[in-house]
Amino acid sequence: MATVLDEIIVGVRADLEERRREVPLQAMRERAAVAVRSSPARDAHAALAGGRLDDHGIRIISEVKRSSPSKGALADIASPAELARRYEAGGASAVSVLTERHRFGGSLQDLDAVRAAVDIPVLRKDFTVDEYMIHEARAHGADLILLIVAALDDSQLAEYLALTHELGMNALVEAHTVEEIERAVAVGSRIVGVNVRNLKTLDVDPRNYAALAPNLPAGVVRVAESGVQGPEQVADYARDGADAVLVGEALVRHGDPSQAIRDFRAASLTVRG
Ligand SMILES: O=C(O)c1ccccc1NCC(=O)[C@H](O)[C@H](O)COP(=O)(O)O
Repeated sequence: MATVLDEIIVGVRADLEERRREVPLQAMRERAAVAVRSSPARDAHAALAGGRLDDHGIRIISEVKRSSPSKGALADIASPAELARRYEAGGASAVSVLTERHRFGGSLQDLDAVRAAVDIPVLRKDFTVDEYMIHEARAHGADLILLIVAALDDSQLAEYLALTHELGMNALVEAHTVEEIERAVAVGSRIVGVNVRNLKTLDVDPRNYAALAPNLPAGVVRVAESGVQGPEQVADYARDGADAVLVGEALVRHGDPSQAIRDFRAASLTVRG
């Protein structure tokens, strides 16, 4: 039976074919090359490993998330740029922008607007299933892209990661099981996310991070993804050794996202000073 992830990927591929008809691969490669020269990628690895923050608090990747397969509409985001500026003002280390349209209501226009609005690195959060999307991400200013291990075979994973690095970007390589972490590490991933949301069933269990984190080797930036409802989960992820946490719903639904980020970081400092 097709899973939610399978269904999302069918839509992603259909949209991709449309865009590829408008701008063929070679033209998109050239656009990415221009972006590499004129506006190099910001160093997301450094930002998530430490960056401009001078404490040991957890780094926050704050997400622009309009809707989701699990919850439907989440927030009416009139200006992704303004939301991203609030994230940055609160101390976020990076902004994640969902660009998938059918299930998340996102777009490449959201990515453009956010990249122009902030100085911190920007993640193009989409379901990367083709080389084209990596050139396209760079052409639209992305500093970081998402590679979901469950959606790729080993040779795709290695090839897409190498291309990402060639274009000066970083990849958040997302795993959900021990085996997926091992596959991520085997291809040389430098930033590995453990998504506590199972993308096949949509179940969310923040305890999965503690269960899987011991399999993340020293030297990779460890990201806990999903399931944050408030400071308690952020403190738990920090206690379990996460360098960074990716937060969507709790921030887009919060009346004061800058303050929410400050509260999350403060909670992480209570458990690791
Ligand atoms: O959010 C979903 O329902 C979802 C369903 C299927 C695939 C991906 C999905 N979300 C992408 C994400 O992983 C989250 O947007 C991100 O980690 C933030 O999660 P949260 O803080 O729980 O909104």
